[in-house]
Amino acid sequence: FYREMHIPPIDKFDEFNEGKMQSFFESQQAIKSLCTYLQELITNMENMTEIQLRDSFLKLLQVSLWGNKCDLSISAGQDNSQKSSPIDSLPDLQRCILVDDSNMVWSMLVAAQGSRSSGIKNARVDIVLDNAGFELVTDLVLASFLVSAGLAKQIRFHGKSIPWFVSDVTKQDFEWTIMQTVASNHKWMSASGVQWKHFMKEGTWSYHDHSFWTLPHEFCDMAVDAADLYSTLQGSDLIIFKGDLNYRKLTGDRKWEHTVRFDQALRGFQPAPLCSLRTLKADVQVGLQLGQAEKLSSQDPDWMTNGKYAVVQFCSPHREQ
Ligand SMILES: O=P(O)(O)OC[C@H]1O[C@](O)(CO)[C@@H](O)[C@@H]1O
Repeated sequence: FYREMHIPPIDKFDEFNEGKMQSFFESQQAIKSLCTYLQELITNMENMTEIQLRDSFLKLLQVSLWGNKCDLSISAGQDNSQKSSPIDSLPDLQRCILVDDSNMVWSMLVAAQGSRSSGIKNARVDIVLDNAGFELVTDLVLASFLVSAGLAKQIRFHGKSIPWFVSDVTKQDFEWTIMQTVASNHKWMSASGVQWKHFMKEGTWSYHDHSFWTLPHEFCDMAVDAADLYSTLQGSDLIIFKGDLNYRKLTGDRKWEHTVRFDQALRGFQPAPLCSLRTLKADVQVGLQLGQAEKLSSQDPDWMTNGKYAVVQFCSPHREQ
């Protein structure tokens, strides 16, 4: 239906625009505190030890993870914004992360820096975006940190080529969000926006879309159905997949046993090391410990769909799990 709507002359119309803008505006306080945190980090980065750098990375990865709570579908558009300080909320949320492979993601990034034969640190991170509004800002903040910390030389963002799934990011949302951040009258928010605009201009950051992301295919079909996209992703050092729908497509939306390994559920989709940052909104979940799902079901029967829980799941083609 969305595809049919997006034929000229109404192809510039975004039926979800108002909701996406609202999510951004209603989250202003959280965005300001996040940008302040980011700018403080950047200022102090030179004096940071590797452990401090890792801790900051883990925090921003978690902020981006929980940013996925703020989509328009789960709340029927009602409360999809972030009101409290995202960094302060993290300790309470920790126990809701059912699988946490963040340390592996960190190790991967550190290894990627030194792995190039030229000795030049030029790691590339790809972020497959999910929702606009607050979630997108958390992704931009994470990407900004990766570049400023020298953990990535290049970030490629992947969004949707047409408005999709209520609040999914399009090129228009991406550019609008950066512009709005630049235009903020909050010093650190605006400073962050100016930096992001600069990253885009110099090509450190780039935005890409591909029709595959709005087709119903599972990702294990990508190598055949979108060979160009698959081979582009093969050039990445780390691909971050945001959100529930991407998780469903990674795992093929099957009724897997919860203890099936994540790499097994990917069924050969391994273009590069990849990580899923997902809050649970649909009834598929793999990679859990024996008995973990049963315990959750008895404590909170809706654990798979109420958006309270999350996973950070990592898989590397070279890694034995
Ligand atoms: O924006 P996300 O995290 O991909 O979530 C979208 C999800 O929301 C739902 O529409 C239900 O809440 C799912 O069917 C879908 O997977």
